[in-house]
Amino acid sequence: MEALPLSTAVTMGGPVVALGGVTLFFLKTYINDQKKRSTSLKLPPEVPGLPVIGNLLQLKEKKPHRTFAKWAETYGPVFSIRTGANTMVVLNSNDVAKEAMVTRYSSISTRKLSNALKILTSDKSIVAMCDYNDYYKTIKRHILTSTLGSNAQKRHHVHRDIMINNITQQFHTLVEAHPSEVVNFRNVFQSELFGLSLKQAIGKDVESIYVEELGAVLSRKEIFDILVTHPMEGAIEVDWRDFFPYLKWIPNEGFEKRLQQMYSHREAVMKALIKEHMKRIASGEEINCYLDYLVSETNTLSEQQMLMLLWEAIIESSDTTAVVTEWAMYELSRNPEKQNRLYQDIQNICGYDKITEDKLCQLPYLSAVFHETLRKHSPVPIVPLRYAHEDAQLGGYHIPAGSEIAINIYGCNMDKKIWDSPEDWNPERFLDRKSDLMDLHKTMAFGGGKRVCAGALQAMLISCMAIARLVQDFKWRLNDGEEENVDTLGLTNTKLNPLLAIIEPRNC
Ligand code: HEM
Repeated sequence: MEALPLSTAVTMGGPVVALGGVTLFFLKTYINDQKKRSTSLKLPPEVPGLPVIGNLLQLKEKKPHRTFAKWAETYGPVFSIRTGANTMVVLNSNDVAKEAMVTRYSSISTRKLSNALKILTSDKSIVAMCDYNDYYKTIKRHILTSTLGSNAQKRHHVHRDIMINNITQQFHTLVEAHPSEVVNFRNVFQSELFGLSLKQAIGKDVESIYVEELGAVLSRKEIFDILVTHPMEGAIEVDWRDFFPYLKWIPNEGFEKRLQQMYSHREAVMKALIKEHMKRIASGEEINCYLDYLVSETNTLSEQQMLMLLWEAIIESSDTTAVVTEWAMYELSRNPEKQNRLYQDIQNICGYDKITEDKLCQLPYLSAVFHETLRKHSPVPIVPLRYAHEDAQLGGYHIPAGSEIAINIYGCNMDKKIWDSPEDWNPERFLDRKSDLMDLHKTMAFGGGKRVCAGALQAMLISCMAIARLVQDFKWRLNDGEEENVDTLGLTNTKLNPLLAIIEPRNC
């Protein structure tokens, strides 16, 4: 094509440039108007605190989600607090949480990690703690394709079947050996869930492993502690420098030593596991698992990134699903009529056959038990903190750039405006709702928007299958004194004391 003569270009360019100029002028005026309107909005109400430390003393108890929900009754669903030098905006209702997770996500997609989480996540190198960027998009695709997406979950169903059979088998063995003695639910369930996490992540369960850096053979329990228990404890370690960033030059040796030790032990164990399985891969033995997928599908990840992604799959699979299932079994053991209703439903659909995953969608009461437990015992009570990297609006308030944002899922799930008697555990409340029975997002438990939980399907399949099989095989009741054991600990609302129950095999 011949080039346009300069004169023609100028004649044509004149109006275009003029039009562009006018458009730009209106755009600029519009943006300025929007900015003015947003800054003319009020700031969220502040919870009164003390000079310098702000509200820190009021948050001494390690369950801020409960304190926040209480404050919401006085200050409304959006309020701000001061944690030392930082301003934190706390969101406590479904509407405003959805606004933050969906509509305004682009202004608040950046994570604000505590010093402990920065160390444990190798500075945001796992999916759940990453900022929204190209690295995030790549690794999210990897975990969904290989492990957590619906096709991957279909491929992994054999691990779930084995896990559920092992669990029921172990309870049968326990009860046969010691009839009417209490069983510890967590001991059995957590160990089997860890086995499943390892199979999905690296291909096989492990009994023990030699860890060169530690110069020792570690038992399965020691591996579990290093990969799961200790990092979960470390994640809620408080470093006072989080609240006073201008003092970050002062060392906090005790904190740094504890976290560095957790980091290096985890790294040593993960390296040992990966090394063993790289030998397997080199020998030609392939297994459908995350490690084999990462080795064959990616050549852009560093060794350290791969290690972190595999560890992420292990820790996230091993914890929250156990938390929700243990609470569900606690509630069913405490409520014999509801347990009986669930048992009758399962009998009606399955007869004397053992439940299988394809029957789940025919069991609305089971789904209601799962969602009501997620609501009342929200395993992730507060979404890992984000911050507004630009001025934003939430709930009709102006949120200045730099504010930390805490989405209080527990507060949303206990909001009296939405849930009648939210303190009651009442699965029936989910039977009235005209929604898809298998809809995983009836509560805020799994978050929402682009960062919605990637493991929700896996959590639902494992938890619902375990609950159903355990109720199909046994009648559950709480051990004496167990009813009052409702205290929680840790990052994920774990029951403080493991569930102790008395189980009686049903005639089937
Ligand atoms: C009952 C069980 C579970 C609950 C209540 C839960 C809850 C959540 C919540 C609230 C988030 C959103 C965080 C945010 O918005 O920043 C999340 C994210 C995530 N969860 Fe879960 N989770 C559960 C089970 C699992 C399981 C079994 C896995 C398996 C590995 C998993 C993997 C993830 C990942 C990878 C993300 C990050 C998603 C992203 O940022 O795109 N979760 N989870």
